[in-house]
Parts: sequence; structure tokens; C-alpha cells
Amino acid sequence: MSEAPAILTRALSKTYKDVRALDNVNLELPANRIYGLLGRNGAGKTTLMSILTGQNFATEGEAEIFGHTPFEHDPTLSRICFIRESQKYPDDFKASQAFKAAAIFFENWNEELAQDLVRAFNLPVKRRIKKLSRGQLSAVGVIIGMASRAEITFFDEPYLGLDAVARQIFYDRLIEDFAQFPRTIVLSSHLIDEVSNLLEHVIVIDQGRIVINAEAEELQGAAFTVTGNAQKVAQFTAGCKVLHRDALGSLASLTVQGRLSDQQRREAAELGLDLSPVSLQQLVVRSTLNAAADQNGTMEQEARK
Ligand SMILES: Nc1ncnc2c1ncn2[C@@H]1O[C@H](COP(=O)(O)OP(=O)(O)OP(=O)(O)O)[C@@H](O)[C@H]1O
Repeated sequence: MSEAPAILTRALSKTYKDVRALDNVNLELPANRIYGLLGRNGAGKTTLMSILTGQNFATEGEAEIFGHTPFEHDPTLSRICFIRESQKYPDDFKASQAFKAAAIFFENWNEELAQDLVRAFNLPVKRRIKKLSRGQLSAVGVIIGMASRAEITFFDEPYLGLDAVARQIFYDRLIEDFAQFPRTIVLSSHLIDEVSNLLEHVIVIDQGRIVINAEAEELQGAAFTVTGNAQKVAQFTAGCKVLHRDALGSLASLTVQGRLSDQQRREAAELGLDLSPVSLQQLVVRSTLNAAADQNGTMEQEARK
């Protein structure tokens, strides 16, 4: 029998009083890949990760990690590492003590990797955690998340306060270590362009709903922007799904969903139109803005009924 997926959710929903934080989320994610969980503030990323790590429970539907509901299931919880910004450590704990505790909890803990990262981040391990700077505090979480080598690790925006150099160290080390010790990584991030090279699969969540669930490779070239004379742009994009539209006098720039064929490239050249690729960040921004607009449209239609 093949192993259960690392993450499985079926019609998963979570409601906090009047907030629908997750709305019918269906995911089936195989193990040993790096997933990006992307979305705007309040989209539902932390809620999803907290349910998947057994720290919260669903209102409806199911969530499984390696085939088991994680909530209060110790054998499953011991396979999971969850690193979040609001991580609390016991008062007066030093970073070195936090690492010692993590080494006891995580059976795949690698002390050599932890020490290596301490040096790379220049972390004062003998200082009390509550005296650390915001970036140093993030480094403690990143080190635990990486050195745990847990079968599944959730990083919920682990880099807040980390400077650009430290973030690059995190990305480089993660890729390097993942290549040697493949495992399942779920990374939530707002710095989409920064992490886009890291991600193998992208999940975009918006207002509790999954709006993109696709291989990162598939998303490359999944949309393009065409710029030029407004009439010619309109002619070229007739019938296409428009994600975004900018107009300036007789010029127009349209971002369109879909892949460009060679024929379309030739046609654009004949019409004197410029074609440019759309980055993952732009694609996510456009998709979430459109999903919000569609939702508002639906709500307006509902209200008019
Ligand atoms: N304990 C709670 N009680 C009430 N509402 C909550 C609670 N936790 C989260 N929410 C709401 O649920 C929605 C989803 O929140 P969540 O923290 O999952 O978003 P997020 O995508 O992680 O956001 P961010 O990127 O800002 O961290 C938000 O509207 C939030 O205000």
C-alpha cells in the first residue's frame, strides 16, 4: 500500500464566530516536497497550519497528516514541527536551552546543523530569549525548524525581523539540507518573489478558499502581460481571461491568463505589441484580487436577490 499523503484535507472549514477563516479546503499533498502557502493577511494560512499541526480544530471536514488526524494524536504530532512567529518559550530560557529541549523532542534532531546555523546567523545562544532582537528570535525558530529535520515542518512566516542576508542564508541552507534529507516543508510567506525559486508546489489561499493549487513550474508562464496600442491589445486578447487591466491614453496593458503559443508571439510581433512574463508574485496578487472581486460580485448579486 502506498503511503498516505503528507497532508490531506476534505471539505475543511473553520468558523470563528462570524469569520469564515477556512471554507471548504480540499488538499492532497504528497510527502517530500517544498510547498508554498501564500495569501494576503487574514487569508487563513495560520488557521490551516494550526489545524494541520493539531493546535486547533476544524468546524467541519477533516484534516490528516500521513493518514491520521493530528489533534491529540502523539505519534503524529511527534512527526511535525511547527515554527511560527508567536512561538512562546519558557521565561528565562536561553537559545541554547531551547535547542536542548528541541533535541529531546525531535528524534531526527541534528546538532551539527543547529551549530552550523547558530554560526551562520551569529546567534548569541547564551543570551536569554526574551532579550534577543526580533531577527535573532526568528533565527531561533528557523534553527529549530531546520535542525529538527521533522518529517513535516511548517514555517509560518519564519523570517519576520530577519535581514536580507539572514533570509538568504535560510533559503540556501533549506535547499541544501532538503536535497540531502528530503522531507515535507510547508512555508507560508508574503515575500513571494524571494521564495519562488524554493517552492515546488504553490497553494494560494484567499478568504479561506484555495484559489491556486499547482506546481510552481506550471505557474511559470501561466499568465503574460501584453502592452501597446489599446485597440490592438483588445484585438489580440479577445476572448482571453483578463486578470488585470491598465490604460493610459491610447496605450493599454493587459495581464492575461494562459500560455503563449508561437503563433500568438508572431501575431503580437506583427501588431507591434510587447509581451512580458508575469512573476509568481504578480500572479498571486492578480488571482487574489480577482477572487475577491468575483466574491464581491457574487455577494452583490446575492444582495440584489
Ligand atoms: N482566534 C480567532 N478568533 C477570531 N477570529 C480569528 C481567530 N484567529 C484567526 N481569526 C480570523 O480568521 C481569519 C484568518 O486568520 P489567519 O490568522 O488564519 O490568517 P493568515 O492568512 O495567517 O494571515 P496573516 O498573513 O496576516 O498572518 C482572519 O480574518 C482572522 O482575523
